[in-house]
Amino acid sequence: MDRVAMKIGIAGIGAVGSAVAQALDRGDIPGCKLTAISARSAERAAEFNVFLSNRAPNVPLQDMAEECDMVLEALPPSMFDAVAVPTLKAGKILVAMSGSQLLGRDDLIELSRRSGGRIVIPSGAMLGLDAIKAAAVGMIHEVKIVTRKPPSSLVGAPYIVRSGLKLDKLDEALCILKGTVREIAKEFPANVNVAAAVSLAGVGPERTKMEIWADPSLQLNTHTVSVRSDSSDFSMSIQNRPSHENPATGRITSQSVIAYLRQLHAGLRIGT
Ligand SMILES: NC(=O)C1=CN([C@@H]2O[C@H](COP(=O)(O)OP(=O)(O)OC[C@H]3O[C@@H](n4cnc5c(N)ncnc54)[C@H](O)[C@@H]3O)[C@@H](O)[C@H]2O)C=CC1
Ligand SMILES: O=C([O-])CC(=O)C(=O)O
Repeated sequence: MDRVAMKIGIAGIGAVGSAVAQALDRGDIPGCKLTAISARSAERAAEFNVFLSNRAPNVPLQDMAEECDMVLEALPPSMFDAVAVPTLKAGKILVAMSGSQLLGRDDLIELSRRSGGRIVIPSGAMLGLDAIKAAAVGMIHEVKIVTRKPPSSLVGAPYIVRSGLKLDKLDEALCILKGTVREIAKEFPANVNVAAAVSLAGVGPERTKMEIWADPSLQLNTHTVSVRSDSSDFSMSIQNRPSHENPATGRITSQSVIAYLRQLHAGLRIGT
């Protein structure tokens, strides 16, 4: 039986948004269609539309929910609320890439509960969220994430700017900050999306330990997570190849969103 295609809006046409929009436009995601984009300017939208076979209208962030069933937030973290709040108020589905912006935001979870909307955080650049969620059904004793990045991926983070650390002068790996995900999120908002997802899947941002390292010997953003629980102990590591558009964002991030969207209408669903 033919289903009515789910209308998808893409807020932010950067590394993640452009790859997902192009996959939708190519028809690579059955059951979903690209209905709107929101770019930072009309010029950027026009430039991007040249690469699409069906032109996508450029809609202001606050109006996306009117046009769409689901909105992918793929914006700089500071713009998160501009699309998250109207989408959830309208009772639509928000797919949030800037997961760091959901820490401490019970108000948004409450808003989606009241409106019938939903917030989805895809796996993005992280692995193993399924195992962490399963472990959390029992008793998790400890979760720790160690993020190591080439110094260039950390430049511009609030902590680096304030402390005046000269990352380009590093000749060996340096642990920049150690604490909980909650503490580190404020200082590295664009580098803790994966840690935010790990914490929300498991024991929360106050109980999830984190270290963030700048390592000049690395080319790839690396995250290592270890979990001890009453059902299983596990550790896992991922090394993300940078995307062309934004070296701070791993290529796998947009692929994870495409995989999530493909699952929506699939007859077989793998993983929790
Ligand atoms: N959850 C995860 O695993 C991961 C999450 N991220 C996060 O996902 C988000 C998107 O990442 P990228 O695509 O790499 O970022 P990006 O910087 O490549 O793209 C963001 C886009 O939003 C546009 N933009 C800025 N202001 C806008 C406005 N007012 N209206 C419409 N568009 C606007 C920018 O021009 C840019 O094209 C970031 O917050 C990033 O930290 C990144 C990697 C992994
Ligand atoms: O590894 C990546 O691609 C991105 C990352 O650290 C994050 O957003 O938390």
